[in-house]
Amino acid sequence: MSALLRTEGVAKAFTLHLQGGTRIPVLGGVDLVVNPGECVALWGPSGAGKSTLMRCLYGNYGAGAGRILLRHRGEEIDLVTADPRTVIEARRETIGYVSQFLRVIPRVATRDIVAEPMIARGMVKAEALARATALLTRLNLPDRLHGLPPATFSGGEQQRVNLARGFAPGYPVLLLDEPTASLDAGNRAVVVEMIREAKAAGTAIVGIFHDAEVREAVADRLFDVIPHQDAA
Ligand SMILES: Nc1ncnc2c1ncn2[C@@H]1O[C@H](COP(=O)(O)OP(=O)(O)OP(=O)(O)O)[C@@H](O)[C@H]1O
Repeated sequence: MSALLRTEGVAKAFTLHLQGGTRIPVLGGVDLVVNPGECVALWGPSGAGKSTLMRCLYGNYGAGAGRILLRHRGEEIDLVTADPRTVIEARRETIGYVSQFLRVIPRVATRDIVAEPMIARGMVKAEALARATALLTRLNLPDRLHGLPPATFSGGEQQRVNLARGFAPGYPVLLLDEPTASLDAGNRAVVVEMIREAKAAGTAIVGIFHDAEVREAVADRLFDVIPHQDAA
């Protein structure tokens, strides 16, 4: 089976320029492999570097060393060295990221926020809006909110908008950063179901799940994120 996402020797350190250039090594020697249909849960104590690794996997943080290999358009690209245009294209077509908090786009209605990545991938607008509405409804977001911008929504409502936007396009690779952190039990169960369906459809998933019940329900294995002193 060929991996959809894998890393080789990924390392990451932060340099605090405002603190006299203090260097904080976080990750070192990270070798992660994620196959189609598999959900890997990042594991490790608070501060180990789980969120940092997620951000490296999406290309938000540049890795200091190593390779992040994503299967995109039938071949592996290295997100560490890929040019920005290729990274943008990979994010449009291949890899999705559901962060904990919605980055609110002012004045744009919720259903348009959810439909936007599907339209960017070529789906006709009416179909994308219909799918957006169906997903928001499945996630129990009341109809009356679908036409409003989510700036004033509660934390749990915003998280569900984020989840709908991330799951809607059906990316082959999905990164989930605490996808149920702000949700009640009913909505957690919906998200567990959505993750299972995505896996059954062949999606490779990497997640941070602090909720043990959710983690046990969806993760095929744990990947230890170990704080590393030799991080680049
Ligand atoms: N932008 C940054 N600049 C400097 N240091 C950072 C930055 N982001 C994270 N760190 C440091 O990197 C380390 C790892 O943080 P990270 O958020 O990745 O941990 P985590 O395993 O996700 O923790 P938690 O489970 O508490 O969310 C921490 O010591 C943190 O202070």
